[in-house]
Amino acid sequence: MSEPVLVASDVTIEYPAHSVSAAYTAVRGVSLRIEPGEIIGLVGSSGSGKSTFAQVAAGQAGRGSRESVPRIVGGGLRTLGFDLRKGVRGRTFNKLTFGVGYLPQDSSSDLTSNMTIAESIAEPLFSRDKRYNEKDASLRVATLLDALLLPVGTARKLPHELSSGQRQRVAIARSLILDPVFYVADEPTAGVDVSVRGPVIDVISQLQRDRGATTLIVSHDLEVLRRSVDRIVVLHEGVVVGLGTIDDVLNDPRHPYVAGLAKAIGGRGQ
Ligand SMILES: Nc1ncnc2c1ncn2[C@@H]1O[C@H](COP(=O)(O)OP(=O)(O)OP(=O)(O)O)[C@@H](O)[C@H]1O
Repeated sequence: MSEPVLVASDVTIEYPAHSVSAAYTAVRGVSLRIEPGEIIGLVGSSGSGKSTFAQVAAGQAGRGSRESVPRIVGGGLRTLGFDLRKGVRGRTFNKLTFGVGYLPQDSSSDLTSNMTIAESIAEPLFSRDKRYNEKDASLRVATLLDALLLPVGTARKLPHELSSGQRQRVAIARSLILDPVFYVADEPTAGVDVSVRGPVIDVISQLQRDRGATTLIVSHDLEVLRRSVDRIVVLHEGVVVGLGTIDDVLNDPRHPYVAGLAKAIGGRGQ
């Protein structure tokens, strides 16, 4: 039996106090195991702690420009066998990120303005291996663009020539190009046209499933996850209030927030 990809044991995550604000506990006592090959949806209302958990689980807690970065203050969290409570730096961080792909929220705005879309998507390949074959890179870029329902001509364009929803799909392609063993995507369909949100999630899930890879998709929209995920985790005010298959969670709501979700979905004729 292979090791779980992620094990959270009663983990509590806090933003430390800084000049103007007190410390804030965003995730409280969360326990969760994600097995290899699983596709998990992380859902919950705005401010429930989804992004915080995803960022820390992906080993990215020390990154970014936010004034204060989240840190584990209780329990434990292991991703791909790395103990995240101890903190990951230097070579350990490189080893962890070799396996983990992370799509932060709002990544569509992070594309470099003077790089073509093809260059942006392929960049992680060349950062890892300067001598990566150019032809293979172009082929992989074209395959991903096609899978994400973007015209092949997109490859030659610059970011400002695309809509924000198209840029978001480019950011997804870029974060998938290294074939991550564990992919953590924070609101991957934010800003994406409603008609392709479901298909984009399907593509991510299928690409990962085909390789036996594992995925955690953050979304506040249960509908878009419905067809693709094996299980969902529902967070409310930092606490897990639902865990299981979508049907199991919605058919037996043990928390008013989950009951509300079930009602909203039922009300749309599901
Ligand atoms: N840098 C920070 N410093 C202090 N508190 C923060 C910081 N970032 C987020 N928080 C707080 O932590 C809580 C959880 O935020 P988080 O972004 O994880 O929620 P979320 O469920 O992803 O919300 P959304 O769906 O709106 O992205 C919120 O109450 C938020 O205000």
